[in-house]
Amino acid sequence: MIEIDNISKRFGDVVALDNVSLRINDGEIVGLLGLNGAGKSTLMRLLVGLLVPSEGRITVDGIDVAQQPDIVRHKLGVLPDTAGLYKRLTARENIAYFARLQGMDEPAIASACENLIELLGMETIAERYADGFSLGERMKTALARAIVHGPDHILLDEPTNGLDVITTRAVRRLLHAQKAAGKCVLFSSHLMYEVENLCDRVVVIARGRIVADGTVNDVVAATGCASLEEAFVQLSEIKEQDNVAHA
Ligand SMILES: Nc1ncnc2c1ncn2[C@@H]1O[C@H](COP(=O)(O)OP(=O)(O)OP(=O)(O)O)[C@@H](O)[C@H]1O
Repeated sequence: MIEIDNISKRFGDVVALDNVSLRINDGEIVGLLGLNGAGKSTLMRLLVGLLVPSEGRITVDGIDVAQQPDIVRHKLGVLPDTAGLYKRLTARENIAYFARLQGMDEPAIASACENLIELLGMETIAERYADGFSLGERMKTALARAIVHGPDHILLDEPTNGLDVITTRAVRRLLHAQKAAGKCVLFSSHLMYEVENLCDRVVVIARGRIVADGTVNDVVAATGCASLEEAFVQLSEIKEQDNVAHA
């Protein structure tokens, strides 16, 4: 379980997150929606201990991220928003390299690489150098790399961004398998249909605050809108107006 308790993060005068609390249960897929600059990536970076909160506490399976970041990092599979690959390594070597960093032995690495290459349909790029990979090829390799060590929970910043329909479906299958295995899955997205297709719960963040948290149906019904997209726009706009009103 991932628990975020009263987290705030400020960068100088910029309040990126303002008293955010959120719990992600095991076996649950949660989608994080927010306009550009809403605070999604900041929350992801805090979860993996890359940033230190100004206030509040985050725990993963009861372990405090600020106190034991290395243990928490090992528990998490993370697809960051900017996922750089080693261009002089093949896709398979990129995945295996990360597995080695996670302390896996060679037979386990070979088998995990093979499984992920098949699952994500990477057979044609597995032995190619990453230099020159298309966006989708990079994303697939980065995703495989993120979960090669069989992490307890998965955090993904816009995982289907730039992927074609076949690969998107493969990613969905992969995330459902993680959920079925009892893991927390948190992903951020700008794609409403992706959130509707995948998530048990949607969390809308606007100007660093959570403005909605529930099933897609609950969030849409609470706003009286006809679709998640309309609900999302309304929730984000209300928050914008609030900020102007209080300015
Ligand atoms: N290192 C930093 N220094 C200063 N401001 C920052 C820093 N990181 C984030 N911010 C600010 O915090 C706010 C939230 O940014 P964040 O990257 O979390 O948004 P986001 O929801 O991920 O946006 P996007 O959808 O555009 O990726 C923005 O106003 C951003 O400019």
